[in-house]
Amino acid sequence: MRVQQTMNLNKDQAHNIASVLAEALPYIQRFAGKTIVVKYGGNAMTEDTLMEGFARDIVLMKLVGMNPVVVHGGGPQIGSLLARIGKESKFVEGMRVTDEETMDVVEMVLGGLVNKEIVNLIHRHGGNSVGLTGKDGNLIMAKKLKISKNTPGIDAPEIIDLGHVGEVEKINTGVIDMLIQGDFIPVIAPVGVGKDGHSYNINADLVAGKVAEALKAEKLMLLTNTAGLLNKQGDLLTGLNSQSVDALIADGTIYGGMLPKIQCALDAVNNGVTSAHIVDGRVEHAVMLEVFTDEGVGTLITAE
Ligand SMILES: Nc1ncnc2c1ncn2[C@@H]1O[C@H](COP(=O)(O)OP(=O)(O)O)[C@@H](O)[C@H]1O
Ligand SMILES: CC(=O)N[C@@H](CCC(=O)OP(=O)(O)O)C(=O)O
Repeated sequence: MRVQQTMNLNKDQAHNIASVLAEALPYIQRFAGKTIVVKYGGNAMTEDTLMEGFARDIVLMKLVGMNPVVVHGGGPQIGSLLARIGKESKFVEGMRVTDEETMDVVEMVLGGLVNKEIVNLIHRHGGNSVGLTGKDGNLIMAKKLKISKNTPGIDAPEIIDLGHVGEVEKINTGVIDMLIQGDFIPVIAPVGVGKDGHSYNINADLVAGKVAEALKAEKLMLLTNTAGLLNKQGDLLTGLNSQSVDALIADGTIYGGMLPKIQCALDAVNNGVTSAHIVDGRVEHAVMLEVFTDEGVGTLITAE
């Protein structure tokens, strides 16, 4: 026998906690058994508390019956290792120019350090996770990315050679399906493999979008380091589709790393994913707030 401690909450606090929990119920019911692809950007991995919160949110989603699939980035982490070996990072419209030496660093940092750190965190919070790069099970088949002046948002005179930068040719979902069936949370590093076995560095947003399409996911969530898509005055925009995005690219509101992000979100919703969300990864428990609450956070993108 033990004495029950009384809860040290006043009536209002108790009511607030109860209503937040009750608000989650319809979302748990709606998304049960559904796949939710979460892209975890390197800029949202900067603080330990944020990373812990992220891992807890993913574990909670799995526990209540959703199928979270994590695709991660690691741009800043690649940049700091490159700096340590005296190599400068160079980007063209949000894509890292990747020579052979840089490709080795990309593969080591993404597939080794960052991937295993996320897998480990999920385990520490009670989940079961397996980390993969696109080479495992030929998960991400890739080919060399060619960008030219005809690419939306690119103001280049000729075709630009980004080296070992790839684009997704095909996602082989077999290995992901197997992991989901085995109740594991897949954690995917955006390194693709060509038909000839060569490695390709692929922007993590683009991989997340293609993974979401291939899995016919319910939601694609892109965690980053801004409140969402902002206009030139810094206001948060939401409820976007192809037309509104085209105008924002043309007038320079969307540039740099936001270009691949918004492009892949649009592709995903135009190819069967119900909704895409650009979410502020600097907010603690951003994933949980987006999935389980009425307000959500960030920018919502849907098909027209
Ligand atoms: N319209 C916009 N709204 C918000 N951020 C934008 C916009 N256009 C460009 N950006 C830039 O895109 C960045 C996010 O992309 P990126 O740095 O690649 O993030 P991540 O590493 O999370 O993928 C923002 O930090 C901001 O500098
Ligand atoms: C081609 C290309 O740019 N690849 C990215 C892959 C990592 C990534 O996308 O990381 P974030 O999501 O943290 O930006 C890079 O080398 O930085």
